[in-house]
Amino acid sequence: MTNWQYTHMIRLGELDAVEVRHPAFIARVCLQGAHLVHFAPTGQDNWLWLSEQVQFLPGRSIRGGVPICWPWFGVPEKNPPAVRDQLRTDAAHGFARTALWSLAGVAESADAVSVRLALSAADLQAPQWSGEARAELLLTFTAVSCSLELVTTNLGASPLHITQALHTYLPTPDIHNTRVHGLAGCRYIDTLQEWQEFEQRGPVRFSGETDRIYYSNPQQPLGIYHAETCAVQLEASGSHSTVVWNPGPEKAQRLSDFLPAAWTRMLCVETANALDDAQSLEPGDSAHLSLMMRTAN
Ligand SMILES: O=P(O)(O)OC[C@H]1O[C@H](O)[C@H](O)[C@@H](O)[C@@H]1O
Repeated sequence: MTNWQYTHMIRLGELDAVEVRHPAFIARVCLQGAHLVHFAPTGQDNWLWLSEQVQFLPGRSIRGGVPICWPWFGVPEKNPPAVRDQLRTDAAHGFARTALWSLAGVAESADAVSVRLALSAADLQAPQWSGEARAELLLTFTAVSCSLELVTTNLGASPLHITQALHTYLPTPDIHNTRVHGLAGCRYIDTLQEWQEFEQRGPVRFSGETDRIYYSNPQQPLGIYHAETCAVQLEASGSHSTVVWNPGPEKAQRLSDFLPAAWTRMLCVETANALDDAQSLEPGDSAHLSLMMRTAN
């Protein structure tokens, strides 16, 4: 199984992780949470933001990278009734991000490496959730891109209802000069304004705490701009909702594993199925949620 040229296991703090050291790129994924914490083409910085205060501890969500929010996104009480009815907890963002996933496969070529991680049905006997499902995450790395595909299969005998997100943390030199392009004209729910609905005009800008769920169009890639330069493009599929989040200065003080000033250096743009975009799966059916990240040039 370990006869790979570029891929090997490492320890990050107290967690096991898969490291891919390819001549053209490097990537690191923790088995806990199937959590991608580092991706960079050779010579580049990490495309993902990782907190200066990150801790790699069993049972603790990692602050940064791409947490997998599954099989529900956000707080249960704000989920659609069909999702909420499956939950016996107040905890946000599901249990997949702190569960131990297993390494299900690695495929290497001269140009790309793919890593497949699985959360088995046995691991999913979670007392707080009544669903029966399998989750698989396929990560694919190349010299110019990084993609994640989360596949959920309903293993139960009745319909399964999920919300979910690839909760991507991105770095920025200065949040005040950061823009998210590609959401103009989209409706969004502003969770900081009593969950009322608004329509986005122009690019998304940040001046403090921001926590919104956009009804986005997967045909329209999102561009993360630092001043006039597009740093990275995000292409979604299987998703009609995007969460845009920055904690701002006050919430930053209360967040775990987060320096108070770090809110100026990061943002989250989360490829999601949230609110009305919840997914319902008949027995045996699968849902695919994907994110492709590339640099703009
Ligand atoms: O602190 P966490 O549980 O990781 O959540 C971090 C953030 O995740 C999402 O983006 C939510 O929209 C925010 O309301 C939440 O604060």
